Amino acid sequence: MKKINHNKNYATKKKYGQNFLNDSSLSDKILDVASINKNTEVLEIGPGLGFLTKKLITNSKFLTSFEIDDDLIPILKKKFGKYENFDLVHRDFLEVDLSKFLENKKDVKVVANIPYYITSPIINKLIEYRENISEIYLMIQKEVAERISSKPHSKNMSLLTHAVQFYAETEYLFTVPKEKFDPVPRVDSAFLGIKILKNKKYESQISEEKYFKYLREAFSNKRKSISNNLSNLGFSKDFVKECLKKVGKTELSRAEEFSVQGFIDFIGILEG
Ligand SMILES: C[S@@+](CC[C@H](N)C(=O)[O-])C[C@H]1O[C@@H](n2cnc3c(N)ncnc32)[C@H](O)[C@@H]1O
Repeated sequence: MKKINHNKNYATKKKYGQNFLNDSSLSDKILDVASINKNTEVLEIGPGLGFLTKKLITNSKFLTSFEIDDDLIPILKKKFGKYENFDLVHRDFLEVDLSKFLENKKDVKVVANIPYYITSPIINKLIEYRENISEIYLMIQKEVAERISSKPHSKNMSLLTHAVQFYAETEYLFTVPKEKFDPVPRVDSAFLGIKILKNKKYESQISEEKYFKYLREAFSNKRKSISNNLSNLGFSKDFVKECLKKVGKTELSRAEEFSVQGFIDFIGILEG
């Protein structure tokens, strides 16, 4: 246990990524951009001291919150135990079998200020449940939000960008300065929206396995061109250069120039 959060007289734990929001105007803004209403079923990861929890309970149909920290459970139970549309799950979110909570549910939304040390595993896990979850709204580290929501040609385009944009539309919603957290972290944050694509827009065109096999190689060395990187898959550089021209790229094109659709088209040309 490290620093004391003087407002709440609670000793925050760094190991659980505990930086609690302290500006109450933010909770309204978050509920507003996530369009939460009385018909919405919501999941929250890491309620902490309940900064978002009360508003989520009173404005949604049902809230399920997952909290790992033993010390927070009695506090949360005391504050919110009386609400019938609230389920507090005392578990490590990454270990939980989510299907139990999402069975027969559609269009569930996730709204959370998550522990940043497990941002990618949390997003990957939520995307796995895309049949049941339609929208994901997360407070995360600003640079990671920029990366996930970046557009082709940006230096921020990465494997992670594709790992999310293959399944979802992403939107950088707003920046949150580090002073809005207690204790104050080293980095600024941002609120990110992830909307699962309808009708499996890209998954219907190509298998995940094939897409990510090519993508991993394309990004294997960011300083090298695609024609260099794809030689690992047995393609000659000249052949890859020809294919690049066919999709309107140049010989020196790099992986970060591609959108998801552009990369699917490129794989189609490569495979003939
Ligand atoms: C950044 S704090 C956010 C707290 C609160 N939502 C807020 O905005 O003030 C992250 C929360 O996630 C919890 N947490 C950390 N790792 C977790 C895990 N693996 N599963 C569930 N909760 C976790 C922490 O204990 C903490 O309450």
